[in-house]
Amino acid sequence: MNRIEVKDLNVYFGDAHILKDINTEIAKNTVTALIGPSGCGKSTFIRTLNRMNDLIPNFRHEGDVYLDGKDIYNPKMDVVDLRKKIGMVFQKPNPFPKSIFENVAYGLRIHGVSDNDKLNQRVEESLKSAALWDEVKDKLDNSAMGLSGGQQQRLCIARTIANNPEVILMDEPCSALDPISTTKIEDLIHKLKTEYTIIIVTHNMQQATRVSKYTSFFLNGEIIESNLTDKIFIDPKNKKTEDYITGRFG
Ligand SMILES: Nc1ncnc2c1ncn2[C@@H]1O[C@H](COP(=O)(O)OP(=O)(O)OP(=O)(O)O)[C@@H](O)[C@H]1O
Repeated sequence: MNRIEVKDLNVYFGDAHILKDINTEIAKNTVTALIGPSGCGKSTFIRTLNRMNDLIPNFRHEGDVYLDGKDIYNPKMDVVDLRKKIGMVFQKPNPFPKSIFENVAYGLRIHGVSDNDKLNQRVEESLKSAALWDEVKDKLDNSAMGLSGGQQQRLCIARTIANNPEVILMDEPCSALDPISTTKIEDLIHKLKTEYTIIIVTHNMQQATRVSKYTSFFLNGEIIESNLTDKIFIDPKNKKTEDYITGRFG
């Protein structure tokens, strides 16, 4: 079953044609990896899925993006609600300069949760889901800025989970992390995929093979090939995919 369907999507920033005729589907409760050389449009693509590009003044798109059959660019779509359903984790951990607790409670508060028991419960559940609870449960009032980079990234994942999303977009979530923190995030992705649809942009081919079921290869704003990750890496159909994964360019 597909959670996201993209039909004839073209994206422009001013005169620059950034994404070209993208047609793809993202399966529910699986991990899809997006690979491709720098500047080929991977971040722009995932930012199109939760309408983050709307914030860029010269952004324009053609085509359709459906979340569970609903057109997300329909003028009636509530964008705040959409971003709650499609959460995002960025390359560099970006906790708020607030306590660990308040970072996770933030989204709940802005969505109107004020009951303390409910807040405590959701913060604990989210930190547990993000595999961070044991490390922070005795210092929830400490500043999030005092956590390590890897812990901060898991906190950002907890902050996203607290909003009860359906999809989590991850834009190179491990690129600023050391190998041990990277392994923790990858383990977490394995755990989360049973409940969430995850799309991860990565430059690390091994990471794509470790975490994802499906992979799409982007080049110059186009999807060159999408398939099961094993197929993409063992038996790519397109010569350009083969050249990229074997390190001949990019
Ligand atoms: N706000 C913007 N205005 C104009 N052009 C932009 C804007 N943001 C990105 N671009 C351009 O869009 C293209 C795609 O960029 P994007 O960040 O999506 O690529 P990427 O594949 O994610 O790259 P990387 O792997 O380096 O993060 C690039 O040519 C970039 O310069």
